[in-house]
Order: sequence, then C-alpha cells, then structure tokens
Amino acid sequence: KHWISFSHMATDTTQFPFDRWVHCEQRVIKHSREQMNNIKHPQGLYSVRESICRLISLTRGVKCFPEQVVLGAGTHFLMQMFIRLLPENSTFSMEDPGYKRIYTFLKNEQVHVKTFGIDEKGASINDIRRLNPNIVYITPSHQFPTGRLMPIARRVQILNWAMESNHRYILEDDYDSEFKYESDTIPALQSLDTFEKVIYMGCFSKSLMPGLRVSYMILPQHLLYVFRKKYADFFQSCSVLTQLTLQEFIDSGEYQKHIKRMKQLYQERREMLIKTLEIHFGDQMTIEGANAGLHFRITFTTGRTTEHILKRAKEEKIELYSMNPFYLTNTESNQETSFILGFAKLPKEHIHEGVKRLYRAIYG
Ligand SMILES: Cc1ncc(COP(=O)(O)O)c(/C=N/[C@@H](CCC(=O)O)COc2ccccc2)c1O
Repeated sequence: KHWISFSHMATDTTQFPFDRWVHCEQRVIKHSREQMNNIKHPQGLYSVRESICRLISLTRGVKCFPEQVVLGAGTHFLMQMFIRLLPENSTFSMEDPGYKRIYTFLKNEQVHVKTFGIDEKGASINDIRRLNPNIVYITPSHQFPTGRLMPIARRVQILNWAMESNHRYILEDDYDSEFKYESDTIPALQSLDTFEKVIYMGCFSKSLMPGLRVSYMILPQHLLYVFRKKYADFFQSCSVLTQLTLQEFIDSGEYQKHIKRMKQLYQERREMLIKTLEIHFGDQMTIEGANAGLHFRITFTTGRTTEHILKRAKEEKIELYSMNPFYLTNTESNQETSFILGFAKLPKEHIHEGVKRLYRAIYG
C-alpha cells in the first residue's frame, strides 16, 4: 500500500517544469558566467531584484523599487536581518495559532515575542492594542495555519494602529498567497501602506519549490538606510546561479505560465477533495481557510483524541498534520480535533483512496 500525502509542507515536484528550469539555467551559464563571481551585493543581484519587483507589483500590488528588495535563502534569514534593524528590546508579536518555526526562532534569538489571538477576520486588533508591541507579524493573505483571509477593513485597522506611533511596524508575510479560488486575490496589505509601516515578505517556496531557497523582503526607505549601513559587508545568502535562473524563468514568462497551470491543477484537486470529504464525512466535519493557498483547516466531530488519530493515520499510510503544534501559548488546541489538509502533493487519482483512509483513521 503506497503512502498518500495530505502534507501542507511540500509541493508536487512531479509538476514542476524542470526542463524549462534547466533551459533557463543553461542560458545563464552560457551568457552570465562572469556573474558567478558577483556575490558582493548584500541584497542580491540588482537585475534579479528588478524582476521580482515587476512580478510582485503585477501579482500582489506591492509598490517598491529594486533598491528596497532584500533576497535571502529563506524567511528565517530575512527575519534574522530584520530584527537587527530595530532598536534593542523592541517587542515582537505574532498570531496564535501561528507559524511556530518563527516563534521558536525568535525565542532563540532572545527576542521578546508576545502572541495575540485571531478571530474569523485574522489577527485580532483588540489583542494587538492590548499587547501594545512594536512589531506585528501577520499572514493576512492565508493565515497560517487556519487559512483565514484578512478583510480589507481589518487591514486598515491594523495599519491605523501602526501609524499611531513611530516605533510600530507590520511584518506582512505573504506566504501561500499565489493561489486564490472563487474570487480575485486581495492585494497585499503593503499596497495600502502610505507611512512606510509595512515590511513585505515573500518567497518562491509554494509557487515553485521550497528547496530553491529564494525568499525576499521589501524594506521601507528609512529601514533600507539602516540595512545598508549595518550590512554593507554582508554576502548574499542565495546562490547566484539560482538567482539568475529564477530571473530568466520570470523574465521569459515561464513563471506566470507555471502559476496559471498549477492554479488550474490545484483548483481541480481542491474541488474534488472537498466534494469527496463532504460525501464521506457529511456534517461530521467543518472546513475553513479553503478559499486560497495549498491547504485548509478541517475539524472533525469525534470522541477520539488527535494523538490517536495521528497514530491511526500512520497505520493507514496517510501523511497528516494536526493543528496542535501551531498553538504557541494557549491551550485551546486540545479541545478540538483539527488538522491541516494539504493538497499540493495529492494527485487527483489519490483523493478517493486518501479520504477513505482518513475516514478509517478517525471512525474506523
Ligand atoms: C507563514 C510562513 N512563512 C514562511 C514560511 C517559509 O518560508 P521560506 O523559509 O522562505 O520557504 C513558512 C513555511 N512553512 C512551513 C510549513 C509550516 C510548518 O509545518 O512549519 C514549510 O515547511 C516546509 C516546507 C517544505 C519542506 C519542509 C518544511 C510559513 O508557514
């Protein structure tokens, strides 16, 4: 019996256009060999930053110049650089449930991290006001891990909060924002920012592959000034070959072609998965956060514990993750049997079998 994956952590590499990627890489090796010595710009190659700028202004409405783009080999690297741009003992805050790896990372960096709750609109502005932090780290496009979309009104409320004081910033992590179903994408929160309050963070991990390790942040001008003073001698962490191949992949139109194709494919998988779940589980389940991204949250009505279900899932050979690890401080998690269902690595022909195994794991 083969494994079936509901993982939210991986992309379907069988669908990646490796032949197109290699073609781009060969062009880079043919035309830009000399660039392979060019590691001195701490923000990454200018031409690559120009292409990313064009792309995110087109796809996400992000307003920026290439000068503001900072590349990094993963969100952690960017976060590590960012926190050092701020005054000592600035207080950080983030969503709970939220992206635990960053929470742990910040703790290890001895950063004061507080957590705020999320309601159906995402980050709770009341909690943020109560905490009164310097930095608010949020995932408005597809809240991680619940998948909630932050409506414009709540975005404006958080922006207004940030504008009330000098030492307040919003870190907008636009992770998993490339795919939106049933309605148009909501532009990035950064596109509403008029007071240099938002640091926009993005990556190519879900749109291409996590293993490429290319992520970026867009710094407001006054923080860019601090960055350039502090990191003048820093070497860029992304490989030059990957940077230039990515640029070629974007400039040649291959990137947009890939996104268009994957959106169609993910849309079909998502619809089929939801329909199959409804047939098998009926009102024994509730789904949320399915309107965007490559995973959604599902909660089952069952007397069984999450641990028991995870053990049974392994026995049924389905890769399944629970919501519990993402509850950073509050203990609400244990009451609910909530899981993250990813469909990026779930081919259509596995959906029926996967849902049947899931049903057995819970009610069998
Ligand atoms: C909110 C958010 N922002 C950024 C990132 C990652 O950005 P990057 O480093 O620039 O790629 C993640 C990764 N979230 C992680 C899933 C959540 C979790 O279970 O921890 C992805 O983790 C993996 C992906 C592929 C293979 C192995 C792990 C994020 O959940």
